[in-house]
Amino acid sequence: MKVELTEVSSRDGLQSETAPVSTADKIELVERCIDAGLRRFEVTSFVSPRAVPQMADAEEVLQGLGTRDDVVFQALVPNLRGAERAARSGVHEWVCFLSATESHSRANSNCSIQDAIARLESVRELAAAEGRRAVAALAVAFGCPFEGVTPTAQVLRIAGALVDIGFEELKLGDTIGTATPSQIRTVVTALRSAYPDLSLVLHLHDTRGLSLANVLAGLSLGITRYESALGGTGGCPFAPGATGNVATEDLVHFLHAEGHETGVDFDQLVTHGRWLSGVLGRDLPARLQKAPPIGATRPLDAAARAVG
Ligand SMILES: CC(C)(COP(=O)([O-])OP(=O)([O-])OC[C@H]1O[C@@H](n2cnc3c(N)ncnc32)[C@H](O)[C@@H]1OP(=O)([O-])[O-])[C@@H](O)C(=O)NCCC(=O)NCCSC(=O)C[C@@](C)(O)CC(=O)[O-]
Repeated sequence: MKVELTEVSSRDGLQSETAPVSTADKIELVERCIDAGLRRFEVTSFVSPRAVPQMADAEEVLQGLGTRDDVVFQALVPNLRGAERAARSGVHEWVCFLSATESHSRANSNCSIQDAIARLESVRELAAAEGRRAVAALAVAFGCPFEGVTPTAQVLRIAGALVDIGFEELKLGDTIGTATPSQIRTVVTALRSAYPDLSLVLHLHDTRGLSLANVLAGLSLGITRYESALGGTGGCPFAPGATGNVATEDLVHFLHAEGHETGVDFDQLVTHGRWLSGVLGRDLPARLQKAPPIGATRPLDAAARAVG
């Protein structure tokens, strides 16, 4: 099966980094991922620089990347102020995010869910007027750091409101990595049955080691679009305890091993993940940055075995 990946390392991957990452490094990160074959990116966020200082250079990053016909660049847009910035930047697609629980909505977007939906309706209208595609993203769609497991009925209610105001695509965020394969099946099946025309994307975090199991559940339901971050970087600054996205290296390795096509060169990805580790000055969670290639390790000889 052909699986489409959206690379989110320059946005979700970096947004919680406290030390500033240079604009040049952000641009190089995206360019390296393009070289490895990735074609869809959440590049940056047009959010308040006071809330997320790491995304303050959104305009400069997009300007440095320039316009490309072969790649889709997305940016997060929470409100009209962000929409005006996005319109000026020319970014291809606007990601209109909101939260599935009231507590996370207040923490992340400083408003109620209902107010967030109203904000996003105006953002979507401006996107349409600008000839840009707007897609929706729902944080804490499976579990919330403040409220526990997110009820499926709540996800359905919000998805319905988003469909009513014209969204055709919804990214489901497992922000704190609590989703399980059975919950993925329940939520996706319920959404499909209520809104058959709504296109679904899974945005998974690996906090509890279940992200690839959740991808497998998604694949079994025919979901072919996933989001990931090089190195397994990432985490929402407004969800205490949030950790990295499913690592692009681990996801691509898994998908190729299962016979799926991604268009991504795995070896290049590993090289670029190690480069990112150097930029951030630490080991990153991606397992496939450390695992040796299968068959490349020489067996221990007798002498080495004797000394243990
Ligand atoms: C949502 C807002 C903007 C509301 O922010 P607010 O404080 O309610 O907005 P406000 O209208 O009261 O404005 C307050 C100040 O922010 C400025 N401001 C206001 N908006 C903008 C903007 N767009 N761009 C630039 N500046 C902006 C505005 O100009 C003003 O500046 P001041 O006059 O005080 O100097 C704010 O709370 C915010 O930026 N929050 C950050 C949310 C965020 O980025 N979260 C992380 C991404 S979501 C995520 O990670 C989850 C996801 C999607 O990945 C899914 C998953 O992982 O599962």
